[in-house]
Amino acid sequence: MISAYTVDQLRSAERAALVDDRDDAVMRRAAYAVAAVALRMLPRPVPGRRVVLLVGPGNNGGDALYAGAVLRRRGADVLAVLADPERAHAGGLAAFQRRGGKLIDATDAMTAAVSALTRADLIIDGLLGLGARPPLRPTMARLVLAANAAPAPVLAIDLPSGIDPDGHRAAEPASEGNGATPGAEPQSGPESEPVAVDAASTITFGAPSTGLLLAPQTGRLEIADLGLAPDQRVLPDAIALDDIDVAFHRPRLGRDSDKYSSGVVGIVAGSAKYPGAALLCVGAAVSLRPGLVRYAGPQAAAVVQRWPEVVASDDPVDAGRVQAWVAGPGMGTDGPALRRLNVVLGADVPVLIDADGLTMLAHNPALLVRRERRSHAPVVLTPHAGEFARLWPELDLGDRLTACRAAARQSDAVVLLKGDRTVIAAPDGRAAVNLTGTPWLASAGTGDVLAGVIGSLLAAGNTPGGTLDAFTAAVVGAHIHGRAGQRAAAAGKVGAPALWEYLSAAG
Ligand SMILES: NC(=O)C1=CN([C@@H]2O[C@H](COP(=O)(O)OP(=O)(O)OC[C@H]3O[C@@H](n4cnc5c(N)ncnc54)[C@H](OP(=O)(O)O)[C@@H]3O)[C@@H](O)[C@H]2O)[C@@H](O)CC1
Ligand SMILES: [K+]
Repeated sequence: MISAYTVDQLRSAERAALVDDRDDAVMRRAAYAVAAVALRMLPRPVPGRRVVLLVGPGNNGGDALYAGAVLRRRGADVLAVLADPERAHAGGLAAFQRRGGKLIDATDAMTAAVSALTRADLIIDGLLGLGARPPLRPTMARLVLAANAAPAPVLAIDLPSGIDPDGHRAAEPASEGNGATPGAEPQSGPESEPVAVDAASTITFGAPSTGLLLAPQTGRLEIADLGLAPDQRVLPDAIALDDIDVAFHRPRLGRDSDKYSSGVVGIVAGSAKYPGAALLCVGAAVSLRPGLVRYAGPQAAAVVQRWPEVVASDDPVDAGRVQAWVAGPGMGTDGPALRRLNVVLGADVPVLIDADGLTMLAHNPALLVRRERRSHAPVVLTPHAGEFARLWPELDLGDRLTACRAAARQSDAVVLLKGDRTVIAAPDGRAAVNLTGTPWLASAGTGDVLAGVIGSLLAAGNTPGGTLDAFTAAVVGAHIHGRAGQRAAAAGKVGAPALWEYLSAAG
């Protein structure tokens, strides 16, 4: 599990570790870790390869310069582009120059800096670290645009420069840019460039800041343990799971399990208008191999034809016992749909509401209030940004994690806000970021699949031996769904049904 912290939390842990940091010892260790990743990223042979360091005014620039000195020793041709020469880290600069590193002052040689970036084999971003307060000022913004436009991969130190370390504001995705030409004067004014380095990899020290998990610009995340992470008494601001955590949490069928010890999930999805949503959601639930899937809705015949093992009925009232309900995908918002939603919300088991179910909740906020009176079992809400805005119009989606946390608290539900980096928050303040997102999952029907996946996990968590709480089920489900999407993308598959085959193995 990756634990991410606020800048304040990281700074206080670092202060404790740095009391005795003479001769930049910690910074040199950080720089070795940076150089090790850089050496992995550089084409072979290393001697003569062109590395460009982007060097800012703080210790992040110091890390870059010391790393540059190590790379010089391995024979790389290293050029440091200084964004703020007067304030470049003195110790790092001396070490770099002793090894024969070359310097460019970006404030008066921008054209040379841009042309060096264009020819680089690897770019190392040491402009800003934990001290960053975006948006970037013009010189840095111009360098970042040039680095993003260059063919070489970028290795970001501590974080991609331009992102908000605490994750409260998003930088422009590189693909959208802002139409600016690399190296040209940014057009929207000196203090307003919401651009960020688009890193192939980011190496951070001890533990990442929350913004690093939230920013799609982070790329592959590497964590070098320099003894700087907050100790275990400090509650992380957010967490992210990796494949090993997910394998650990994933429910397994016991040898003598009956259906109720593996989890029975009920699905209310699909309608005459959207029959596919029923199949997508049920197919996903089945792929996770719960004890049993029950379907309750107007597509019962089609569902059973495709999955004879599913027990289907027309209405949740007649469905039989379940250990978790999913309601919403493609179910419509008419009278019968509202009645089915009401039945599900009345059940004393965990309930996941998605899609049309969320639309009905937005129109009838009293439904959730009534649920609280009827059951203490958890509710999971899985909106995309549009649905989120309809449910909580007062919350600012520019700060996704804070908004998601507030929504979870207000609604006393686990809220999963879909996106490139899906965020999940629990009413008790726990929060997570999913790192397995892929643009492949932006296609139609993938949300129906996610609902089925999490529904199965909720049911498994509500078995006598179940250990998954609703928050963890949502986090694990998002991870499994993302991995399946990545595998479907890698295999060149098209369409949400392709996810089924990868779900049983993913993550
Ligand atoms: N501490 C440790 O344990 C270790 C720390 N390590 C490293 O140190 C890094 C933290 O270093 P740091 O504190 O010097 O901050 P950092 O981000 O390099 O520079 C801040 C400067 O940037 C400037 N600036 C801010 N926003 C800006 C903007 N939008 N546009 C332009 N400029 C902007 C701001 O300038 P000002 O606003 O003051 O003019 C300020 O002076 C950390 O991330 C890690 O890499 C490692 O060595 C391992 C050990
Ligand atoms: K950086």
